[in-house]
Amino acid sequence: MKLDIQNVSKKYSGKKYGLKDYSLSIEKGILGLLGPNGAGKSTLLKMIATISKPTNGAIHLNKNNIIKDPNYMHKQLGYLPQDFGVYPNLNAYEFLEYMAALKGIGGTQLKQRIALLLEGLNLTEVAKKPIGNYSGGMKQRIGIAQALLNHPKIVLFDEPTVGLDPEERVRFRNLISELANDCIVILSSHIVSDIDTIADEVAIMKDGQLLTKASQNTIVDSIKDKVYETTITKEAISGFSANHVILNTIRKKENIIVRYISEENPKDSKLCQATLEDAYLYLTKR
Ligand SMILES: Nc1ncnc2c1ncn2[C@@H]1O[C@H](COP(=O)(O)OP(=O)(O)OP(=O)(O)O)[C@@H](O)[C@H]1O
Repeated sequence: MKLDIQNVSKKYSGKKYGLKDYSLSIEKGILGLLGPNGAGKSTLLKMIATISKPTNGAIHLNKNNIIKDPNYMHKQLGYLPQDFGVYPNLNAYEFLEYMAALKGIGGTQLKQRIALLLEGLNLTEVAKKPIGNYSGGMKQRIGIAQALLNHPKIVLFDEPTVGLDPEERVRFRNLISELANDCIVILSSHIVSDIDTIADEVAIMKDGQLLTKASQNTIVDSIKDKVYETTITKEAISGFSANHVILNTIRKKENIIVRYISEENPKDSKLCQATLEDAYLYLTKR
């Protein structure tokens, strides 16, 4: 499995770009797509899913041009869009049967597949109840299930953990780890902790551009001598933030503990163990 995105741009009306000259190559495994709101994550996933066409550039899956041949992608694709909608009067089982029909999936294995997905996503007990009565997290899990109906080889999840509680997040992570053995899985999020425990590689983007794509260790290593912590007075914070990239602040009674980036070894500060969150904030804030 290989997905190649070459110099892809998406220009919206006026001069607005959703993506600008974006290139990325992905082989099997889990890629975490991290970026602040408006970075272009959904724009990229929609083009990979062939729902939207690039203004420029090419996208190939296993050397097949999926802009010219979207069916090649459809056959292997599972996709959970950000704004996934459900039919409130159907129950989970009926909805998944309906989605399977739309995808052209049928046969004797379908019932078993639906039962397995409902079980894996902890929906078996509510499978006969109308989806309209489900919580946000339950609807999201139905969305995840429909994306996996056809045993996809490439799975795109746009902000999949929105609405999931901590226990559901763990279930989701386990499901994805099993799935990713021989697939490409792309998970988008603007929350580092949503992807840092499962992603083999991380792509960080901002303003429609790719800032970096590498393993988590490589990304963290790139700032390992730059993360410091110091304590300053409340009055000093605005002057301090004008001169430094601040990663985090903890307010105490009199003072503020500041975690920040420094290229040099500053006085009165302690070097800290860098994290993926630090690297993400550094790259997207500077
Ligand atoms: N249909 C559209 N018309 C015009 N501009 C758009 C359209 N869709 C997206 N954009 C703009 O393109 C940029 C990228 O948006 P996109 O939704 O891809 O970002 P995102 O990283 O997925 O963020 P979010 O998590 O907030 O959805 C944003 O500035 C957005 O306003």
